[in-house]
Amino acid sequence: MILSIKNIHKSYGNLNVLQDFSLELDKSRIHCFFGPSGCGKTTLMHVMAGILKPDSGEIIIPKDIRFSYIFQEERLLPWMTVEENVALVLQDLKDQGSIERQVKASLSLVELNDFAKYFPSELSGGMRQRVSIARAFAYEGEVLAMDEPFKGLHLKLKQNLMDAIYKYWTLHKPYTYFITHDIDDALYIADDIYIFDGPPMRLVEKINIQIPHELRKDHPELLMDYKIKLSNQTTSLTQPSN
Ligand SMILES: Nc1ncnc2c1ncn2[C@@H]1O[C@H](COP(=O)(O)OP(=O)(O)OP(=O)(O)O)[C@@H](O)[C@H]1O
Repeated sequence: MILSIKNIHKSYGNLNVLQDFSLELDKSRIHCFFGPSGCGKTTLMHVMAGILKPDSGEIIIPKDIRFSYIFQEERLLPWMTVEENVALVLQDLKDQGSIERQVKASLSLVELNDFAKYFPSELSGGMRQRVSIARAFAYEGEVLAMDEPFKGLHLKLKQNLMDAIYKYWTLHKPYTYFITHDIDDALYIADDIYIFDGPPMRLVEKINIQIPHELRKDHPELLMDYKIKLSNQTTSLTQPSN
């Protein structure tokens, strides 16, 4: 099965961000959206998730599909504890015992079980972001959509989180796609990297990473050719043309 958008148009006033834009994503791979700031990645993600209505075009997704969406900012409720923030997305879905188990399992994936009773204001920015990732895990959407989920996190923590996301993906196999500006993040976890330019957004290249995830952490040299390719593409996009 695939998630598909076809011939989508989306403008903000005179700015055409998506112009006759089409894309198909399957479940068997982790997809990464890469491209210069302002090219339209978030707009694309919002349109795909139904958060933003396109001006025209078709969104073809399986019926009643649920999105676990991680936004650029954490969007936690300050008056609720960590566990309450995570449990919030489960209220309509499960009984109390299952909710508690699910919250615990999700917090454990992001290594925050010890902070379940803390309030957001008592946590660092990185910890708050991990809570928002745990919340997305707990919801168990059939789609895991992430807009720069690792922004501002230091390397070790990012790797732990990407490992957690990969583990979650192998367990649940949701459609998974994320936006990043960081080449190393893309190469660490993605199977397909879409390099975009714009606006209007266009696909410059799709890079298919052939190295198994299990080898990437300990053998970054295997990713070197991809890294050079991605760096060259990025430089050519961000350099002003003469
Ligand atoms: N609500 C809005 N109203 C007007 N213009 C907007 C709105 N949202 C986005 N834009 C503009 O549309 C373009 C695409 O924005 P978008 O956020 O989709 O890009 P992006 O690739 O995700 O950027 P970044 O990497 O910086 O987050 C940008 O020029 C942005 O300023």
